[in-house]
Amino acid sequence: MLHLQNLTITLGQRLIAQVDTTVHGGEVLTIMGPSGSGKSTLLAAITGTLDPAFAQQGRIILDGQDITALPTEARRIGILFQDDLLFPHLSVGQNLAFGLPKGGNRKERHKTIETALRDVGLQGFANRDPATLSGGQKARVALMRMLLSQPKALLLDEAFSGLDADLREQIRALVFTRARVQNLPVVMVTHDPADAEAAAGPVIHIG
Ligand SMILES: Nc1ncnc2c1ncn2[C@@H]1O[C@H](COP(=O)(O)OP(=O)(O)OP(=O)(O)O)[C@@H](O)[C@H]1O
Repeated sequence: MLHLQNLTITLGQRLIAQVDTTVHGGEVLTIMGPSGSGKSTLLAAITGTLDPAFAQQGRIILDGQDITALPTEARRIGILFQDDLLFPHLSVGQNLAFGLPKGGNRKERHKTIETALRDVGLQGFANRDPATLSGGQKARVALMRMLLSQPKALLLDEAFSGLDADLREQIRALVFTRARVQNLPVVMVTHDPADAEAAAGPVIHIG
């Protein structure tokens, strides 16, 4: 469960964003608002990557832990962006290995990667060069790389915008299903009302 407790972001005297809400595991909170209204800034506050030009108040509680002051890497929050880039000089399998927590036995890591690929219909893709993948295949690898890092919450920043309509629907359904199965709270920033409709959760309009 992700609790945004009166989370308020300001820039000088200007109020950029303010939310006070709880997102339950498997639930998708949609954030909509015009360009420049502070949606990405709000996500940055949640991941701990807020530009120091902004000031932040309020608390972020994830699974009962106050993570407001924790550094990004300790927050256990996964984020997917539009056109999430895979490392071009690494194979698909090496890209996925990047998501895995460090350490562990090599064989186990290999098996985890194979399972992740199979889960999204990409069995046998481990040695492929990312440049040879379609947009939908890249999106699935980026999603699995993020999930392998075992996040406790998932943020989506226009994550489906670069995909055409059919693919968008497919990847969106995959992300929401994985979030439900893993009981992850999701915060989704989007301009597309169809994303909000598919999320079937609460919607906050900012700006
Ligand atoms: N580093 C910064 N320093 C000062 N102002 C900034 C900085 N980053 C963003 N802003 C301003 O903060 C406001 C919110 O920007 P933000 O990127 O969060 O909007 P957004 O809702 O995500 O927009 P879009 O839908 O276009 O992505 C904007 O007015 C922007 O110009």
